[in-house]
Amino acid sequence: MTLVKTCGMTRETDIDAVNAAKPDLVGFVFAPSPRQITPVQARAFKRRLVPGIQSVGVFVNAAPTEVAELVNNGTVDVAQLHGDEDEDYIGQLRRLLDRGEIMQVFRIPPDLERAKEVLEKAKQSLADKILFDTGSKRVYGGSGEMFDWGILKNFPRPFFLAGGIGAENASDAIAAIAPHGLDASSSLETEGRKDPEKIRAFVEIVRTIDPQTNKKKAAQ
Ligand SMILES: O=C(O)c1ccccc1NCC(=O)[C@H](O)[C@H](O)COP(=O)(O)O
Repeated sequence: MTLVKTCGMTRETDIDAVNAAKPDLVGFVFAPSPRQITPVQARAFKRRLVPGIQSVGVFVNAAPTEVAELVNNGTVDVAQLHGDEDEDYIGQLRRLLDRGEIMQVFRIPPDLERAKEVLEKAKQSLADKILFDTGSKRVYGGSGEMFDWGILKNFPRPFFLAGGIGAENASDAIAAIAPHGLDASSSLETEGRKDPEKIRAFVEIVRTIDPQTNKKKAAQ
């Protein structure tokens, strides 16, 4: 089964929408962004989440102590490192954590040779989970821009895929490269705010994919 992550919750009503749609993970952005929230907001959102949905904190080059505090106090279950964090950083963070997991993000540049170098690093990552996103010139993440997923075909470890993913292309992505999980943010918004109907449609479409064939389940 492909896991579903919806990212960039900023309001209590967004939490109500994910509680209804039931993705596997939801993301809280702590990095500078129009979607940035405070630790106090995130704590309240985490309390409002129904059991079974994991919370993911999105960080860009934050101090490891800051990340560890939010994991260790239960605000987030997974620390998503979306900046330039390297293996030393991951080692430091790991030593500070009493619980939780680390997800390292690899941003895929348009240049094929450089993209292959990034994939080599991703294979060696010491993180528990890895995520591939578009290497945008504008922002670290949440760009809504796609990259050419073909490069990930037969990648030798499970990965999450992000970058312009939504209800319209989720089935194609699963059929093409069978990611362990899909992650979406921009496509789930209307006028910069999360849209409950778009969240529902995205989660539903991923759930209709047959895990055996990676194709849409036949109608009953
Ligand atoms: O969402 C942001 O504004 C953001 C800012 C800085 C780092 C990461 C950020 N978002 C992470 C995500 O939402 C997802 O992991 C991913 O980038 C999805 O983006 P999208 O292409 O918008 O679906």
